[in-house]
Amino acid sequence: MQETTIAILGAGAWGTALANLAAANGHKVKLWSRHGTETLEAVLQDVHIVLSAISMKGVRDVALQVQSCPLSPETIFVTATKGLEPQTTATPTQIWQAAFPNHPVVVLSGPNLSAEIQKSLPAATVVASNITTAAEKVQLIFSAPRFRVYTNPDPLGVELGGTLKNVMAIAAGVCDGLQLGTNAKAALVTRGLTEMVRIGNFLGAKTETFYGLSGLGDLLATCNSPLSRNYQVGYQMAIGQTLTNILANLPGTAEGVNTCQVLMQLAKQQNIYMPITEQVYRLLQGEVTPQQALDELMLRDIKPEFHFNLKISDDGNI
Ligand SMILES: NC(=O)C1=CN([C@@H]2O[C@H](COP(=O)(O)OP(=O)(O)OC[C@H]3O[C@@H](n4cnc5c(N)ncnc54)[C@H](OP(=O)(O)O)[C@@H]3O)[C@@H](O)[C@H]2O)C=CC1
Ligand SMILES: O=C(CO)COP(=O)(O)O
Repeated sequence: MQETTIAILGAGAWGTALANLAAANGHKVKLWSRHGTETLEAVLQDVHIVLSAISMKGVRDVALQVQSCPLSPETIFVTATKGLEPQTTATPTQIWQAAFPNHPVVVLSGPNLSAEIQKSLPAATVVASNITTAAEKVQLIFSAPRFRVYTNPDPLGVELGGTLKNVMAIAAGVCDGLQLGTNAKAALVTRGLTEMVRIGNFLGAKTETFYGLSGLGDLLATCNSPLSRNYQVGYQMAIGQTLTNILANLPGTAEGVNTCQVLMQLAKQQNIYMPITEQVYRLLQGEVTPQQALDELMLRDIKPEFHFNLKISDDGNI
């Protein structure tokens, strides 16, 4: 295909892996870091694609900086961040789209542990946008013999799958750290998916999207891999480390820590039942021990597996 010039914002683990994938496909890649020597304006000159792999805490700030740089009206934005903004609960796509209302925005999300992709191990991902042609363009740019890229028409669902599973990955790390066994892990991941669908539906995402690569796929990857930073947070808390200590030594960002706070705020405001998220939140806040969080989950009222009520009733049950 024709060479495309791509600016990748954020030279962390994921930005670097994506830069390598695009460069290996013969595209011109300009990787920007706030600590680098090149200005953002210079990096953005004559680019066709702007891909953000900035961690959530920096997205709005970087989007504002990009706004002051000249860009072609054809430029496509791609976001690979998995998080929610605390003040607004906005997703990264919502931030980029509000900053650039006339440009297509594409979400890239899937079971993509960057260390495996850097080793060229096979992986698949999803690109999703309201503008199908933009998603297809990004699909072509990143598709490779060891990186299979699917399109999807539900960008919100794709984005939320990657974001919500980070909280479940913390819980899965706790499960493994406490050596609770395979049955417990299967129950946790399955009920975690139910919880992701519940909040995702409330926010406007489609149920079926959560059963795809960006939902179930990413849930399986991060809940089962010590490479996941979110999993590591849970695992290390379960073996007695403090959160402060874990985060100080973690290589890179564990978005689930902040995402969990945003979700709890939303769950309380909107009365949405999120028992696993609530226990992860209480654990991260130091309100319960890992063992107490487990007991709280196991000792809840018994109930049918499936129900269609999203809200907590007056007596606290659903
Ligand atoms: N690593 C992975 O396997 C995957 C990660 N992701 C997601 O991608 C995002 C980035 O993850 P990852 O690369 O691993 O994280 P890292 O911590 O390795 O990198 C984060 C990047 O964001 C940059 N950044 C943070 N705040 C700002 C700011 N205010 N202004 C400018 N740059 C900023 C950092 O710059 P600096 O170095 O200068 O601080 C760094 O380049 C996360 O949302 C993560 O969930 C998605 C899929 C896979
Ligand atoms: O999102 C990821 C893999 O898809 C990376 O997971 P962590 O952020 O937990 O390392």
